Amino acid sequence: MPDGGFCLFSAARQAPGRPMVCSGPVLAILMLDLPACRRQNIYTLKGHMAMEKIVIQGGQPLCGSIKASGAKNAVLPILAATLLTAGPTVLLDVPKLADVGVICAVLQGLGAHIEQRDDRLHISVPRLAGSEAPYEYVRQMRASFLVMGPLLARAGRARISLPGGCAIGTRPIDLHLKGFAALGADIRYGAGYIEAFARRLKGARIYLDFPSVGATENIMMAAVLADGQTIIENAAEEPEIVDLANFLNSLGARIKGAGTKVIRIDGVDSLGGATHAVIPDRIEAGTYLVAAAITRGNLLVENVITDHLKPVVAKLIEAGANLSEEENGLRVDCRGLTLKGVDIKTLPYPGFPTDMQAQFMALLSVAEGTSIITETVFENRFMHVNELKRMGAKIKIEGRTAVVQGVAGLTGTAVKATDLRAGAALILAGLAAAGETWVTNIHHIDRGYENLIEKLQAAGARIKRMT
Ligand SMILES: CC(=O)N[C@H]1[C@@H](OP(=O)(O)OP(=O)(O)OC[C@H]2O[C@@H](n3ccc(=O)[nH]c3=O)[C@H](O)[C@@H]2O)O[C@H](CO)[C@@H](O)[C@@H]1O
Ligand SMILES: C=C(OP(=O)(O)O)C(=O)O
Repeated sequence: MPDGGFCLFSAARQAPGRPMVCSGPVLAILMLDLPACRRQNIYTLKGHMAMEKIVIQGGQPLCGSIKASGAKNAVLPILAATLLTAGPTVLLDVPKLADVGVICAVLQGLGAHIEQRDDRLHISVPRLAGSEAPYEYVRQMRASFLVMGPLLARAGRARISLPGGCAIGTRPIDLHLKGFAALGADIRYGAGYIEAFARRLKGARIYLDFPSVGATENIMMAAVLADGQTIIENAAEEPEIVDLANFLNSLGARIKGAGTKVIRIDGVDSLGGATHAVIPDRIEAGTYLVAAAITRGNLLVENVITDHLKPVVAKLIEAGANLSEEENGLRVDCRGLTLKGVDIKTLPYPGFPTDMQAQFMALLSVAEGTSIITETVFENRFMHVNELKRMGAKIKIEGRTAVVQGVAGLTGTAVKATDLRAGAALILAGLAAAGETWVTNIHHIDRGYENLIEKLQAAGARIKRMT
């Protein structure tokens, strides 16, 4: 297996119903008793052994450079969209992440042929072999639900496990379903699954009560093969929506307005193949910018689209960090600086991203003065607060607001990642803390940060993964 721990295995190497055995610190995704078609190929990743943890000796300023990978939140819907066509499609800059492994397993169960070559995926789906995304996958990753739009559009039917809530909120899917119903799908619920049927979807005008990223993507994917025009109003404007629309248009779809509040989609009869490079991960890049700030380092974060990071950059500058744009990326230089508290309110793009809230809270915990952080996107995204408090942070929660009173420094201890960005925040806190920090439940972190340990080590951090 390559060192990155990202590979396809054939069913021949796995006894039915048992985890696959691999060399190195790897635990295979359990295949349970899924039908053989779903067992053919799976990804395995580092970081899933029950007792694995990340250990950090804090206090080392980050320096040098770190390159951001392709965006998780762009590649997941794009991978779901490959179901819309026989292909072939080639995706470049695909990050080696647990979530990518999960969606690939879902696609393979549905008939996709996927070949991985370094950070490229070659995908073709000559014919769909099913129309179901089972609970075993959806419970591991909510974004599996994004196959619903493509399946409805191409197969006329979809059976998807209900995703349920997660650590950051209840996360209903009503807006996705409202969109499918408006396009003419007949939707039924039963036994933990949603089923939808449509002979051919019909274009419609759909107003989203909230600019949901997932609903915008799912409806857009369903509408590309619908009969006539679909208009999505109050659509999400995130860069990942634009990347998905660009990918779909390169397959032959006719989408206009992605990245604005109104998206117009003229349905076509079929789509072809294309090669597409995934945009850089703005949240991963933002996490490293904050890592440099919290350690008072001097770091160049490469492979960024500066425009996508505007709210993050603005808040870092407001806190007193030095940021400059260079040919290869964004430099943050905080050597010898005292940073001050700032107020933050998470909002849909182009507002401050909820996926950066926890990391900023870690930074503001050690900034001078008081910061008010208001989380408006998810109702329960403060699970990191108690863990940060265990490291010495002074934070009070009042409803959807956290009041952070900056302290002179944090102290390392054992802490637990409760979700992906909570885990990232604890890593950042550990990089700045005095002494040793142990972060457990690191499978959450592996969902969204490619080669986190290696990247941070190369920038001077004393960090390692241990069992
Ligand atoms: C894989 C992916 O891209 N994940 C991102 C995506 O998640 P996701 O697409 O799930 O986020 P949404 O934008 O849909 O959710 C935003 C809010 O809308 C609510 N809602 C959503 C759908 C719905 O049908 N009904 C409803 O009420 C959610 O509960 C939440 O409170 O956008 C979020 C908001 O930027 C990010 O934090 C996630 O990292
Ligand atoms: C919340 C996130 O992802 P997901 O929507 O896949 O849970 C995230 O990336 O921070």
